[in-house]
Amino acid sequence: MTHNLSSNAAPAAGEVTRDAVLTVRDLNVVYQGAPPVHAVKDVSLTLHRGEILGLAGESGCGKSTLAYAINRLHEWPAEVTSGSVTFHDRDGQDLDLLALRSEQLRRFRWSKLSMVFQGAMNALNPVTSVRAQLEDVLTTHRPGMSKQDRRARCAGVLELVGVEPRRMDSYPHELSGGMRQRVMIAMALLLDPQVVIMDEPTTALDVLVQRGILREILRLRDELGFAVIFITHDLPLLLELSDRIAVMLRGQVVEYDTAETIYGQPRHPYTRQLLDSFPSLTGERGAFLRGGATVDRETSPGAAPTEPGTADGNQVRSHGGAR
Ligand SMILES: Nc1ncnc2c1ncn2[C@@H]1O[C@H](COP(=O)(O)OP(=O)(O)OP(=O)(O)O)[C@@H](O)[C@H]1O
Repeated sequence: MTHNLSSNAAPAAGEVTRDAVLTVRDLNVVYQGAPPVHAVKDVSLTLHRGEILGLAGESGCGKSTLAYAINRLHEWPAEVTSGSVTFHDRDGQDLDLLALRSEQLRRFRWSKLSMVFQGAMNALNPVTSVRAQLEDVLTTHRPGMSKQDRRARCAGVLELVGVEPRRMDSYPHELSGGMRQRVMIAMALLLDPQVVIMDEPTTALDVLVQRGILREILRLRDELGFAVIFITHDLPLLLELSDRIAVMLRGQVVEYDTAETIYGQPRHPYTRQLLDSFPSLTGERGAFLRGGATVDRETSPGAAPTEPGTADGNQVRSHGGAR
C-alpha cells in the first residue's frame, strides 16, 4: 500500500534549488550545568529555498536544541559557544542571526522565520478567539495594515490550512487538536516567512489527522515556496516528506543526504540502525518510491535494532512510498 504525500510540483530531492536561505556553520550549543551537556556539536547545514530538510534522530540527540538555537529561542543554561547561523533574505541581504539584538530579533521572528512546536497546539491562549490571536500577530508586525486587510489576511491564511474562516470566532477549546494545530500553522504562515521550523508538529495527533496536515504542509510549500526544517524521530514520515535528511546522533550530524540515499544507501551504521528499527521500512514492503523510481534498501546484516523506547516511539504508519 503506497501512501504518497507529495504533490508532483515539488522538486525532486537533489534537484532543490541551490539558492540557500539558511546556513548553519559549525554550531555548538552547551547546557552550562554541572556537568555541562554538549547538546549540539559542530553542526553544519544548508537549507535551500523551498526545501524540506528533515532532522532525524532519537530522543535526546539534540534536534530541539539545534532548532531553538537557530531561531535564538534557547534560554540559559543553553549557550551557543561557537559557530554561525546566517539567514539569506530574499532581498539579497545576509543576516547574522546570532548577532541580532532583541528588537531586530523580534522583527525577524515570525516574519522571516517562524516555528511550530508540538506543544504549540496547547499554546493558544484559551481565553482569546482565534481571530484575536491571529490579528495580534499582524497588529504587532504590520502596524500599518488596515483592519479590513488584517481580517482578510487572517481569513485567507486559515483557508490555506483548511480551517473554515467561520471558525475565526471560536476559542481554542472549541476546536479539535488537529484544527488547533492547523491554526498554529496558519499563524506561522501569516507573515509569509521564508523558513518554517516544525518541531514534532503532528506527533500528538492521530495518524489520519497527521497525514492530512502533512499533505497540507507539502501543498503549501509548493504553493508559497517557504523552506521547512522538519523535526521528528519518526523516520518513515521524514522519508516521505523530506527532500534531504540530516541524521543526528549525540549532538552531531552523522549523515546528511537526500531522502533516497538515506533510505537506499545509508552509510552510517547509526542510520542503518535507525532504519532497521522501523519494521515497515525493511523487506519488500519497504521498497521506497520516489520520483517514479524504486529504490530498494541495501540490507545491512550487521545492523542491530535500536533500543526500545528510543527511535521507535511512534507506531509506524503503513509505509511503502515516499513523496
Ligand atoms: N535545560 C537543560 N539542561 C541540561 N541539559 C539539557 C537541557 N535540555 C536538554 N538537555 C540535554 O540536551 C540534549 C539534547 O536535548 P534535546 O531536547 O535537544 O534533544 P531532542 O533530540 O530534541 O529530543 P526529543 O526528541 O526528546 O525532543 C539531551 O541530552 C538533553 O538531556
